[in-house]
Amino acid sequence: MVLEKIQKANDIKNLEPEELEVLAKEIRSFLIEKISCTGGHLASNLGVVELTMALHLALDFPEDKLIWDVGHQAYTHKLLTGRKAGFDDLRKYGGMSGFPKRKESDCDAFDTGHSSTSISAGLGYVAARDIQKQKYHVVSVIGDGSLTGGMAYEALNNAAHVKSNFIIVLNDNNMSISPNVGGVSNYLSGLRTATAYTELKRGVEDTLKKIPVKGEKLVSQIKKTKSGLKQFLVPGMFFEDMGITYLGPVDGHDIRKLYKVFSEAKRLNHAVLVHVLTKKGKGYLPAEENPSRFHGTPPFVIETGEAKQKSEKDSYTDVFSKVITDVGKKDEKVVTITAAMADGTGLNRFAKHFPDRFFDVGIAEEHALTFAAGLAAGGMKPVVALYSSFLQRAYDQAIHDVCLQNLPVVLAVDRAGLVGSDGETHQGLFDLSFLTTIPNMTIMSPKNRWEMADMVRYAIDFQYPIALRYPRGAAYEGFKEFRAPIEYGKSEMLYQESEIAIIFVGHMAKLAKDVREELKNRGYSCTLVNARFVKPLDKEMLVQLAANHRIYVTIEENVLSGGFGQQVLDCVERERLDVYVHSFGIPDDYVEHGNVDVLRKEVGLEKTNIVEKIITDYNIARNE
Ligand SMILES: Cc1ncc(C[n+]2csc(CCOP(=O)(O)OP(=O)(O)O)c2C)c(N)n1
Ligand SMILES: CC(=O)[C@@H](O)[C@H](O)COP(=O)(O)O
Ligand SMILES: [Mg+2]
Repeated sequence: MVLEKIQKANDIKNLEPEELEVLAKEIRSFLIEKISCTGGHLASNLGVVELTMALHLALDFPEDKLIWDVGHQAYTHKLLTGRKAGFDDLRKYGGMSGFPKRKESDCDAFDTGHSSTSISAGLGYVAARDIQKQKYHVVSVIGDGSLTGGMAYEALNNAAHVKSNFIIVLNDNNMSISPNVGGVSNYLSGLRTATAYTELKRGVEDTLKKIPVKGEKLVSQIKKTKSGLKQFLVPGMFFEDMGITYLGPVDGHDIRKLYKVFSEAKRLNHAVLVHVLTKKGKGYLPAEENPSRFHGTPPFVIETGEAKQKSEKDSYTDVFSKVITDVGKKDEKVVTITAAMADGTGLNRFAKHFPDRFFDVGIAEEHALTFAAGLAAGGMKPVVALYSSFLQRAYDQAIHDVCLQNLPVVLAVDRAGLVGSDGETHQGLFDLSFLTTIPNMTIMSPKNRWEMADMVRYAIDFQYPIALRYPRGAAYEGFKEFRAPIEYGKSEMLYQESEIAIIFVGHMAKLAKDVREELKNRGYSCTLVNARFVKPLDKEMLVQLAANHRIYVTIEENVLSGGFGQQVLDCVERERLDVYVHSFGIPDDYVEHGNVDVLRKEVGLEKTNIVEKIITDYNIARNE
């Protein structure tokens, strides 16, 4: 096994040329076998095996800095830097991350997870290198999907002024999670068909330079012209005109060609973009045929590609998908927007029924919100479905374009709460805090699948900005008997008793129910309230309960800082209520990857911990 010879970074350089093809095959087999057991990002990683190997042949680690955009495609990089053993615990709690992590290896130059950051980070390294007069190469690898993210253009704009070597590798597989969209994708399609750079440009230049006397001058004139001829000579004008040398397109599965073009790129003293063509899912037929299905995959049967476990229950996303499509049938004003996550957010169903009222704007969350605000201003009812952690980058648009104008935009905030395997960058733990700060914003969270459906319908009929936050995974099916009509700003009383009042947010319903049952078993009286609205807070309920309760317990899957519990505490203080508040949520830290139940236990969102703390607090409160 050639792969056995790769024990640490740079070992690949000791292989014989004929061993490289064997290594590529072995890496693919290894990734398919391991990810079939653990789950993970398979298709993207299968597509960059040769690209990663060529980068490792051309660069020296850890001296050279290699930054992976999103970072979901860095498994081969991890394999080639001595982390083969980590794949048995890939994305498991305490195991290897599915993304680059500086704390994991000095060959991981920058932590990534959210799209379109790699060129900015690379530029930062370039500036640091040059100021400190250090000598190392900086390479940012960005996918065609990530190149639809606006931040990438902010960085490209900046890269144009660089007067030292900086290599941007565009990994173009013509796929985001779904097929790539928009003008960038169209432009790249044109480039993909351009004759490969190394043959075309040099061939034409050499020919022209043979023209006696005028040849050299002619070539330099052509390079200065804007004419189509330059396009013929130098594809990639979009980049070239910005001052970034374009090299490509290059076959992203030909290690020799890749190594050659990277070696050429390393010699330039400015920014250079190497356009690499790859196939997402290469080497595993089910992934080649359906790269979207194998972008992020649960454990699967290798022979068939079938998922090993299928969830019987609907997820909150499934409920959203069905209800928004049903609403779309009845209300032609309803339009939906995704930022390259049609499948993940469940908008794919709406898209099939109403293609003219569905918009995939690419990985462009900031644009998605302001685009929605424009749609609302124009008389439509836009629903923007974004993952909580990706919504973070559209905070200003939520304020400046949606809420300041009080426009009827619905934010379907999916993956709100712990998501598990994707770790720190993807946990949706801040949305309650940052959305609560925004005047004119309303925030709801459903306790179960039926309230999810009711809240989607309520949000559509709401005439102002409103956010509905819900988690990844199966929708809770408890509390079916409680289905009071939704009343603006009002919580839902489930069990009214005295002394202790548990007030939970959204999918913490199950945990709150278990805590209450344990308290009841131990002889405590305990009220249970479904908050329903995080903003506005149901002040009336809080004031009323203070008459015969000593302690309020809040439970939310959001950071405590600025969360629901803090709002309740503020209200108790402001209204001078004689009540002790104990808030349970996410502490002031980031939560790593792992199984969600394990993570909840780690952060204290589990029954025993909460019960014990409540009893302690209650006894203190009673004796005061
Ligand atoms: C800000 C942000 N939005 C959305 C995502 C979800 N996401 C992860 S990978 C991906 C597609 C990336 O496509 P591309 O860059 O072409 O990489 P490929 O998977 O094709 O290699 C998306 C949308 C994300 N990670 N970050
Ligand atoms: C890498 C990335 O950002 C996405 O692929 C993300 O992992 C999708 O998450 P879900 O699996 O929750 O849809
Ligand atoms: Mg792609």
